[in-house]
Amino acid sequence: MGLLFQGSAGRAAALTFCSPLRKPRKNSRMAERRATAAAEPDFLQFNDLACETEGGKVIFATDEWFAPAKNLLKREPPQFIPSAFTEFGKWMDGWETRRKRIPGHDWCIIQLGVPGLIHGLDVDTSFFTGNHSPYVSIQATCLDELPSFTPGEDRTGMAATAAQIAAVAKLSSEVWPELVGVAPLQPGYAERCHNYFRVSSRSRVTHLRLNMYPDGGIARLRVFGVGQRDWSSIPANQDVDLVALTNGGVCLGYSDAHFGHPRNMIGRGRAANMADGWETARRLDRPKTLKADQQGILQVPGWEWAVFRLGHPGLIGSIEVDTNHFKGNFPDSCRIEACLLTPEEEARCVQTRWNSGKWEVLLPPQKLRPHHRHHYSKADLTPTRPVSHVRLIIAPDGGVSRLRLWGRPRLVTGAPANQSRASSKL
Ligand SMILES: NC(=O)NC(NC(N)=O)C(=O)[O-]
Repeated sequence: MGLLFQGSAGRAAALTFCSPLRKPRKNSRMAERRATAAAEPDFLQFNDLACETEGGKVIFATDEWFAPAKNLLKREPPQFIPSAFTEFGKWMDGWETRRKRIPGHDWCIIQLGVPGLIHGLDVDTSFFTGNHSPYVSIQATCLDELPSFTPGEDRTGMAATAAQIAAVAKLSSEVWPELVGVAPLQPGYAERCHNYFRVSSRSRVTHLRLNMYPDGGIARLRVFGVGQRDWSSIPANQDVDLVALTNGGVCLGYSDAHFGHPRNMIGRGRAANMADGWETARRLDRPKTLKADQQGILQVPGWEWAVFRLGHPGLIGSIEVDTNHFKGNFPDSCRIEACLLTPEEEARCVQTRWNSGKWEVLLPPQKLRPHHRHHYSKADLTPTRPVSHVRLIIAPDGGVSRLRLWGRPRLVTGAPANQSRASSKL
């Protein structure tokens, strides 16, 4: 499938997410999955900047009678439990307000876990049928900080007071620029629950205001984009994880993501479980009987790969490859390649499905262990110049939960898009 990516040259290039490195498999399940994926917008490949596991928070909501707004940012897909009721009504896995009997509409303010450029949104109404919010709009702004808000006294825990709403609205959230104008929402029946909105915020966003008109329920809000960090605050001699999602790292292509997307590998902290990592399907081209070389590395014809753009070009000094939770399905071996690309070169690589590029070995092939944090120091790495992109290659297939690339940011001419200093205006 293709993904539109806005390079710093201001040109849109189609990013591809299928393998250039192997023949297509005759696998009908995969074909089916690709057909479904083809109907999905390409921006779904970016990071979810509002996810609670990346630090996203709801800092204010006008009403949370039936279900709290923080559910909007849960990582896991929404659930429905027919028999679950609370003292306030039907238990719902999302944000659900009361049927409004006073003037106005409901809204909440979300602080992104990772400030950045937003490329698309999914307002997911899963299971809200008969009580979904009929219309939505989304505003965005870039603010250093918003004061924290305490829940309303009258809330019985669940609603802000009129005075609180007025106080928060006075912070000008009413006039924040609109990212999505008032738009109708589909109710949350299986195939129709995703309400996608393509946007192109050209500047950094820190906060969103989600408005529902006049009231109702929304299961999840996914905010797809690329983090933008202010690199001027990082001392030149400090090692940082250059590929971390929070530092602006982004996955730009991969060969297979049957059980888990490679972007999971650059998430915060250690993986919660196997679903919070990159996991491919078992390759069908593996020999019937496996043989290993002298280092114990299996000799297999095929491999899987994932390409990342770093949040900032830099010199990589140490690497962590974590197979946490992958016990019976860790890859036999991995290697890492790297290169320095201008945005124009990146766009070309994308067009050729990463079949081109000036890849150089950064980490030679390494035998991997199950459920283990592998650390590679400078002595294990091939010395390179500053790099902007890396390719993790696993053989023959399997799962990796985290990839950390520790290094020092370096300024290079013709640098990729997300190394620019954070802009404070929308
Ligand atoms: N059965 C319902 O879902 N009723 C109400 N919602 C909840 N959650 O109880 C409603 O109509 O808004």
